[in-house]
Amino acid sequence: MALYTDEARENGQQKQRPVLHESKRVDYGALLRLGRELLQALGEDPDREGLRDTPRRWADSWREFIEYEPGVTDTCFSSVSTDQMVCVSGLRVYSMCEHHLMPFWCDVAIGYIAGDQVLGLSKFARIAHQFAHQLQLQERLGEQIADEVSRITGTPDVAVVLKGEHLCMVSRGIRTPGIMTSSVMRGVFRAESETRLEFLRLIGS
Ligand SMILES: Nc1nc2c(ncn2[C@@H]2O[C@H](COP(=O)(O)OP(=O)(O)OP(=O)(O)O)[C@@H](O)[C@H]2O)c(=O)[nH]1
Ligand SMILES: [Zn+2]
Repeated sequence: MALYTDEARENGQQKQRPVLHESKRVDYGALLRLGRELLQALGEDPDREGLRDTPRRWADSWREFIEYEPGVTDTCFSSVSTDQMVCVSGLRVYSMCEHHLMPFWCDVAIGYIAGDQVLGLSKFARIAHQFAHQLQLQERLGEQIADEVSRITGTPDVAVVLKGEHLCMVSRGIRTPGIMTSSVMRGVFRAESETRLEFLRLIGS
């Protein structure tokens, strides 16, 4: 994925939309068949009124989830002043637990120390959605967001905190509501407790 900077824009370069990777495509025909089989396995008649379109809706919702396109995630601008801590918080994303294939939501907070390039504000949410739209673990989601922000901005100083609620714990199994908090602290956020505390204060954690 090419870095799109304001310098590139001045030079008249076009934004390149990331191409959907082959592994992100679902087998839609197989999903339709499975949707029908799932209804049968549940003891239902897939041809009864009310269920007739359900395999199609189910296949559509998996396709929408897996084939999510984040759009351009790497627009950067020359920074007016370096060394600022930038935090973006309250980004609500929906993902799917890879153990139970049940949804979980996360409120994501991202911080980084800006170098000579700052990342466009909306790109943090695009990056968070990009990695949420796959079968996931909350801890891996945080690591992947941190990796991507670090790669695009070129800074090792990145922090990501996620607060999530997992339906697999709330609606089945132990059936207990609870919030899981996970955090990734890299660079100065790991090395300096003052910087870490400033970040946690700024995101209201
Ligand atoms: N650490 C972590 N655990 C998760 C996440 N999503 C689901 N889990 C847990 O994955 C575990 C799977 O445990 P198993 O014992 O294999 O499955 P199970 O019998 O369905 O377990 P219960 O959910 O306890 O009924 C459960 O404890 C889930 O709560 C996640 O994002 N991170
Ligand atoms: Zn689960």
